Amino acid sequence: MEEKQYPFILFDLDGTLVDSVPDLAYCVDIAMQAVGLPPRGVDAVRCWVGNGIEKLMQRAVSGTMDEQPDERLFTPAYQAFLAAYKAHNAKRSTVYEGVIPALDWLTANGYKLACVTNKAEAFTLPLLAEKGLNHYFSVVVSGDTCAHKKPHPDPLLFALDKLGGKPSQALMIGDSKSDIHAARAAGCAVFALPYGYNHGEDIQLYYPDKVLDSLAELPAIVAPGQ
Ligand SMILES: O=C(O)COP(=O)(O)O
Ligand SMILES: [Mg+2]
Repeated sequence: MEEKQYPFILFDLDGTLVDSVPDLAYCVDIAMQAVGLPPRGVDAVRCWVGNGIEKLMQRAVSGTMDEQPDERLFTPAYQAFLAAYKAHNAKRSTVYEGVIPALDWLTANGYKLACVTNKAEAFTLPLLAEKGLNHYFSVVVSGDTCAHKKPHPDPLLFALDKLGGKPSQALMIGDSKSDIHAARAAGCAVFALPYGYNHGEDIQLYYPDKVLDSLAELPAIVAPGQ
């Protein structure tokens, strides 16, 4: 039997496996209301998500991508968000089409899978469990597992170390430039999905090795002999 090119596959979570913006936006708007700011809505949150929950809330409170928020508003807004997201972590979020068949096929064919997300662990683990995705992953690396988040390579290298694989044997699959930069810095191949959250930019601009329309395409691409 031919060898697998990528026996180790690392999956991003938000915007790759799960469309989580409906819950995130709902909770951002609860937090905005708590501190007397206007609701931000789904479209703004879609642009802001991807660098962890603290960064999302800095963006929501400042109403901008990069400006620092007013600290007096940020702290209570962040607390309100944490409480809301604990209760509304998965209800409105959905698993993208093609995800389950791809994960079923990969696990049935002996691939070792990790989830590497910038979402904090307190929200990652319940979301994976709620969506029936947790059993696919031997390792889950969240935004607060390592000292650095993606685009730093450490979370990917940490996941590979736990899986027992090398970067040259690994494929990262994500939706944002952070996933692509982290994979390049770690020395892994990287495929991207165009349907997720890349701060409003086309993911092609960051030159992933491949762009897939859906994870349903993955088995045919990674199967040995392809
Ligand atoms: O920024 C987040 O909270 C999560 O983002 P990720 O799962 O796409 O890494
Ligand atoms: Mg993502």
